[in-house]
Amino acid sequence: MTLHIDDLRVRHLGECRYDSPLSEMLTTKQTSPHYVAEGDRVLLEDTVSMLAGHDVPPEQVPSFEAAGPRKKTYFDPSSVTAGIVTCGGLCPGINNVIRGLVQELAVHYKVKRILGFRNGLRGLTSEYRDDTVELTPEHVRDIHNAGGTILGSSRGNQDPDEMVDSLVEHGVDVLFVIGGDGGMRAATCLSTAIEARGLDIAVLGVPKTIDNDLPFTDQSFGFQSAFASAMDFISSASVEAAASPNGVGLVKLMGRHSGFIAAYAALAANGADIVLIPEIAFALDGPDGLLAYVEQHVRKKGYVVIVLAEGAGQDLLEEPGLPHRNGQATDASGNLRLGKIDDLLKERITDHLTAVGLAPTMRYIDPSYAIRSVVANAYDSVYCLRLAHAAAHAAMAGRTEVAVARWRRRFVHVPLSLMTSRRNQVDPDGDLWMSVLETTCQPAEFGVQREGEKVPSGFC
Ligand SMILES: Nc1ncnc2c1ncn2[C@@H]1O[C@H](COP(=O)(O)OP(=O)(O)O)[C@@H](O)[C@H]1O
Ligand SMILES: O=P(O)(O)OC[C@H]1O[C@](O)(COP(=O)(O)O)[C@@H](O)[C@@H]1O
Ligand SMILES: [Mg+2]
Repeated sequence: MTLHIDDLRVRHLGECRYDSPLSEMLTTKQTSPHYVAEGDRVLLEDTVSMLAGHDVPPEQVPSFEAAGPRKKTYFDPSSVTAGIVTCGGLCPGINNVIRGLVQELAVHYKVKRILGFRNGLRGLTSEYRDDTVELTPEHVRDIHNAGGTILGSSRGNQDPDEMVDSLVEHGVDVLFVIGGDGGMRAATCLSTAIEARGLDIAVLGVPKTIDNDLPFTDQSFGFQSAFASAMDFISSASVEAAASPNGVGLVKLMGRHSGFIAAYAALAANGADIVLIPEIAFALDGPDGLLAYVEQHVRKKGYVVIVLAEGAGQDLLEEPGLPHRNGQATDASGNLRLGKIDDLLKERITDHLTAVGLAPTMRYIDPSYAIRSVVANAYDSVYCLRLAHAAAHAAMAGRTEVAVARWRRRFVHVPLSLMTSRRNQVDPDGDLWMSVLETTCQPAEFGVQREGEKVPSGFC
């Protein structure tokens, strides 16, 4: 999809007329390698050849509005009521974002009131809208020391108009939605309903997901803490497998449609022999299939370590009658429920190795929620705080229907329409997957040929 600069334009509620309390800090600021001045823009693409592909003047090359404080604000801060809601699956750092928002809004902008809606978007429905919590700097002082979200979260669909009624009832001027792809879609629906009613409410997204599947952000917050935690489970599986006769260490990690956690955790642990992700299909049988490769590994090395993203190999479960199949059921938010690829692999690997006289010792680990409930690490803590600052500035400047993100190390405003326009996935032709192949030495694919290509039989 080719993007035009207009696709990257951000909606403004109106002219900024109030002096920002941060304006003094900005008087001498200019764009430098370490700062993007107000009005300057951050390029979408970053190679010479990609830039050369645009036959337009520099100001028309696709670029994002830079995030950061403005000299003037749209809202009069002293009259602002802000709302915060956290939705979807947990992710390390959510509390850090809440804390950063509250501190920035209360301490610098001195906003009138900050309300937390509880238990996700459900907290904005008529039934629960009065169950809010008043957020103050004192209240959030220590919340970054805990994982999860102090506001609670949920999945499930809500009526946008009913949610807008809640915002109106509480007099909310700016709403911060900390959520994943679902949350960003919900924020878009809310913003559309707000606009349809001619209301003056800004909706800001702070993209949250351990899957790192949201586009136009270098990495989502909490992802690094989550894969660091996953790394420890891979190391445990390696130790167990290496110490067992014909050991098979199998670690299943979260990652519905994107294999970033599996790829990064495997690179970090640097002990995996095979990484399986949703983006790359694999065959089990045949001379180039996964089972033959596992056998080869166990014969040569005595054990094998496999990192499996939960969304990998879903096509293998499509055969009717397979017990591991989960049908096409969805969760309350409409996310597809995945089939149990881990069960299929355990069974087929055990059967295969047993049949060739290498009866395995299966060491299976499913860390599941353990990797996403951890406290944010130091890097994510800084990242969350800076995203929160950027979101607060964007809101006060009257930006709406927009998410804050870090793009090529600069903080930018990304229209929600773009945030929900595609899914970020591991590119089989990109350098991340190349690093995985270099590290594991696994073949580029297991028995599944791309059109016109010969599948290489192994890397090392
Ligand atoms: N397509 C959609 N349109 C409107 N709201 C949505 C949509 N998908 C999800 N939501 C809402 O967003 C919330 C969070 O979505 P979910 O998929 O559970 O988590 P995440 O935001 O982490 O992806 C849910 O409460 C759901 O109601
Ligand atoms: O919390 P649930 O409903 O069990 O969902 C688990 C899923 O949530 C995730 O952690 C991602 O969730 P989000 O889309 O909410 O960020 C996936 O990795 C995992 O498949
Ligand atoms: Mg999601």
